[in-house]
Amino acid sequence: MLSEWLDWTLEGAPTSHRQGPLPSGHYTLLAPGVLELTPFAPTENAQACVFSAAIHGNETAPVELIGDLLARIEAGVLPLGAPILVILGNLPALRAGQRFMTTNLNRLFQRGLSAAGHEPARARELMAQVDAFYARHAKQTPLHYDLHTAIRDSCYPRFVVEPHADTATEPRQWRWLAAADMQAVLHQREPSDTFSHYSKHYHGAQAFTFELGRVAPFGHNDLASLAPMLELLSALASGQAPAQAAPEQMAFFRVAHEIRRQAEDFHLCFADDTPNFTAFGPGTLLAKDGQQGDIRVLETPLHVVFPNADVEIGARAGLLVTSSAPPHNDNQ
Ligand SMILES: O=C(O)CCC(=O)N[C@@H](CCC(=O)O)C(=O)O
Ligand SMILES: [Zn+2]
Repeated sequence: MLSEWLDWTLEGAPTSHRQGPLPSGHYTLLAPGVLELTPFAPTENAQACVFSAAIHGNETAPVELIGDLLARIEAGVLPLGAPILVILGNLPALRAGQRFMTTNLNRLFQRGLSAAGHEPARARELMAQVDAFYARHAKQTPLHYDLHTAIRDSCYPRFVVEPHADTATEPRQWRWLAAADMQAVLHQREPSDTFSHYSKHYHGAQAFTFELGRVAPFGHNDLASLAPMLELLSALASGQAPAQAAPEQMAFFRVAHEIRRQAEDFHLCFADDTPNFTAFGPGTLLAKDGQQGDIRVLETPLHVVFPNADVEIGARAGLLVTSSAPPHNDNQ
């Protein structure tokens, strides 16, 4: 049944099975693309876990990864020990195999959002689902892993974005991420309206945006490289302590500047296939914008992440980031 849920969701088929049993709990279909898994009994270490994918519809590897996780739980190979909210974000875009239909869903997660249209309506629905899930499981620590893949290659193919919010990231998260074979961490210094920021800002969740390789169609993803990530999701789903590794094996970066597109006449001045985290030296011309003029690297070298000239006017067209020290290691 759970393994079919992904196919039904992709096909848009109505389902009469709104609730059903699992070997170690039960599932509830809360809305299209929103599934809750409830264990018979949460373990002592269980966290209230939100695992989201397809916030961008062409990012299929995370959907396949979640499919593997659900299959393990359904087969009884993995005992469920924590409440899990599984979300497939942008269903029409997932069916169409494109990033979004009208506007980027991952820029809309703000309370009081009043815009009309498919993506704003879905953002409101997903925020309400997350609010209700964390309220139902207030005894458990909130956690949200929002799973993506990147548009281009990367010097670090698997990395996380740590959203900016008052809640501090628990030191153990770095050890879990290192064991899950994440290769880099990018620390945001400004609030954003992404889904992971929403859970961190409004719910104090331990939250990250994961970039798990490069965008590819279903069946063309390198899931072998995501096996350690599947182990992390599995440990959290079973309410057990995840594997740990030294955070120092990851590269740490922080955002220094954002490139914003401010004019129709905007283009990036480096090759389209430039990988994420490529470094550019002082003085390098990065972009030309009809309003802002030339955008150059100033005095210190910067690495470019998520460059994308094809964004709406006013939107982020890239991040300029600098290397930073790993967080202090302690044993929390
Ligand atoms: O590869 C790209 O240019 C975009 C990949 C992607 O969708 N990234 C997320 C990051 C969200 C964040 O900054 O936390 C996004 O742009 O929404
Ligand atoms: Zn994405």
